[in-house]
Amino acid sequence: MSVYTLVGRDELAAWLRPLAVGELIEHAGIAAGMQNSNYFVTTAHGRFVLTLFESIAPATLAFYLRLQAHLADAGLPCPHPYADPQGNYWRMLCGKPAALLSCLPGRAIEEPTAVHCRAIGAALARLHLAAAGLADAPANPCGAAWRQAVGSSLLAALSTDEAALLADELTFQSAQNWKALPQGVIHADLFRDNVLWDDCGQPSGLLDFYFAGTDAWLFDLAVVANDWCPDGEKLSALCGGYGEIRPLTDGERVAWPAVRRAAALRFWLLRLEARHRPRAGEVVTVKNPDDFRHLLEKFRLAPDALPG
Ligand SMILES: Nc1ncnc2c1ncn2[C@@H]1O[C@H](COP(=O)(O)OP(=O)(O)OP(=O)(O)O)[C@@H](O)[C@H]1O
Ligand SMILES: N[C@@H](CCO)C(=O)O
Repeated sequence: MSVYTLVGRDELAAWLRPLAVGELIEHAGIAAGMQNSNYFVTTAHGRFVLTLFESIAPATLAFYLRLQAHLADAGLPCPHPYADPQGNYWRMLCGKPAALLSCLPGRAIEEPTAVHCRAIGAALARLHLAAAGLADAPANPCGAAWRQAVGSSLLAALSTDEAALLADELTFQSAQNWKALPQGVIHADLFRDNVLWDDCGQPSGLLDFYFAGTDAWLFDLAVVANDWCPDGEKLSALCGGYGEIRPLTDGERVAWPAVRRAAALRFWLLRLEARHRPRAGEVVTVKNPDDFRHLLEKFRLAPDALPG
């Protein structure tokens, strides 16, 4: 669980008033997440999610909220932010930018089947196509430049073996060129814990857009593959579901092994950063970086082909 900022009842009640969502009944910190402080908020009108953004620049935040509104309006199961009478999706609360979003139904699934993987592949491709028309999308904040900068800065904190692996991977990745790959807005963090499912086996919530930005669509597919697909059957289902909505190109097939490595590297680095440079908070979740180091080592030894 991560709650970095504690929100008092009176200040929340005052903050909610311009949104006209009814009187506050209760609010409780959410037992998941790493990046932001999240609360379930119950009012006389229903249940909502309050997010306090711990380290996102206001311009970027405005994009993230606009993106979710755009995708929800396009029919994707994304949270919709609530606007105040001036049309603002976020305002300051307890010294942090904060937004109220619709609370989506369903629950996360830790052990997805191939059927779930096919459905999430299709949802990811729909997300890519629906977000393609959005103006002024920023670059992926954790793209190639971020991986090089954060990777280099962590080298001194690692064991000799880990530092050698990281240095070699950074060199390999710096020689890759993704310019010819189809690009657009990507979610960049569509892990199993960021998807809710309904009782019919369909995604009912695509959550946590706070790493989104423009990058190769294939990178997003690799992020999902690395978290959702421990075996070939699930990977085939994921890529099949994706490809039915947006067929993959020959160039993407060639690039896949290196892009999959980049996706493993990205989350190895994120978790190493959380371990070596922890942020102060009321309750903070730190996930194990070794999962992604092992995945990266596996892909370096045995590059896998894109199924289909
Ligand atoms: N709109 C929503 N509807 C229902 N549940 C939600 C919603 N938003 C967040 N949640 C719940 O809160 C949890 C944490 O939210 P989220 O993943 O956005 O937090 P975060 O700190 O940004 O997380 P992460 O570490 O994945 O970046 C989710 O896993 C989900 O259980
Ligand atoms: N999905 C990421 C957390 C990013 O919020 C991880 O599992 O490391």
